[in-house]
Amino acid sequence: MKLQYKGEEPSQPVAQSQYPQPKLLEQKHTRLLTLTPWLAPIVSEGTFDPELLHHIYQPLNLTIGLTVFAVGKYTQFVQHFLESAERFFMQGYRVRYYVFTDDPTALPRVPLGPGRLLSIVPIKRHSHWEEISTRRMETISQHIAESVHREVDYLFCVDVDMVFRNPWGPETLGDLVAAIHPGYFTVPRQQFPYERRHVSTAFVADGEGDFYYGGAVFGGRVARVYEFTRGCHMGILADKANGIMAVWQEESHLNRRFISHKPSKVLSPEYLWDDRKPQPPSLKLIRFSTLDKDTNWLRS
Ligand SMILES: CC(=O)N[C@H]1[C@@H](OP(=O)(O)OP(=O)(O)OC[C@H]2O[C@@H](n3ccc(=O)[nH]c3=O)[C@H](O)[C@@H]2O)O[C@H](CO)[C@H](O)[C@@H]1O
Ligand SMILES: [Mn+2]
Repeated sequence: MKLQYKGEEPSQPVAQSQYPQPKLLEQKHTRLLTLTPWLAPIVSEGTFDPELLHHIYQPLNLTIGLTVFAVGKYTQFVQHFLESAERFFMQGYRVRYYVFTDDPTALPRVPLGPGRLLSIVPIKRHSHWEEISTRRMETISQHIAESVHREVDYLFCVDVDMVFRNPWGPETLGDLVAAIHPGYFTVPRQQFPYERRHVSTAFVADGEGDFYYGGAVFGGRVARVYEFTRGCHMGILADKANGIMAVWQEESHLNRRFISHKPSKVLSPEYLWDDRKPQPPSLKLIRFSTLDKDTNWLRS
């Protein structure tokens, strides 16, 4: 497979046009929208048949990659993360974990099931948490180009301060996959925390935007994830050259890019929840959730 970064030329014309915001919650406030206006499925419990999907995907012999970063104190999350992934993430499929860390000796040994592998990738430590988090786009794209594109078919990139609580299966596989942020799915897009300063390459105008996506979960076919992370990294570099850091760092760039490069599949907040929030009636189950953590201590 040849990996190519095609730059920004084929940018979709939708980026500038005006159209109504898609609302995840339908009229009755308990049912979720199942299709975006660009015809991408929105995945939530009840929209798919897990057994049927298993029969379709199992024979394809796919390998699914999962990247996480564990730098500094965040190595403490790896054990719980991996144990929960072993229970719930792509059960019955070949899985390859990539743990990027500045301290391989601090990582726990978690027993892995058959067909599941773990690669530890040593990386340099940056001093500020914004930098650690933002550098992920660059590191992921480089590592895909170096080796990951030969090792997996699909790749998901997620935060490490999270746990799987329910099955995450082949219903999530797609060319380019985004997850709706748990904090903003009932909010008008004018209130999305997009980067609003024109000087940033992550700038989003008031009338733009579909869903506010979380930076903690994205994925897709490995070649598409390469293009995506490269594109985000280019935006981040341009901002850096102008001395600006987007308001929500790489999440701002991710959101900017998903407006012009629409995801082919959208995951409901079941796939990106936050334990500090009560589970709303519109979500039948939580599959992957942020732990309540002491952010000040972690980032110090
Ligand atoms: C609700 C909220 O406020 N979300 C923002 C916050 O998410 P989070 O508060 O979830 O960010 P975070 O502290 O989990 O950092 C993101 C990820 O970077 C890695 N990491 C980070 C710091 C560190 O010292 N070591 C390390 O390994 C780790 O994999 C972690 O899961 O910050 C992100 C940083 O871009 C995004 O802006 C999110 O929108
Ligand atoms: Mn996080």
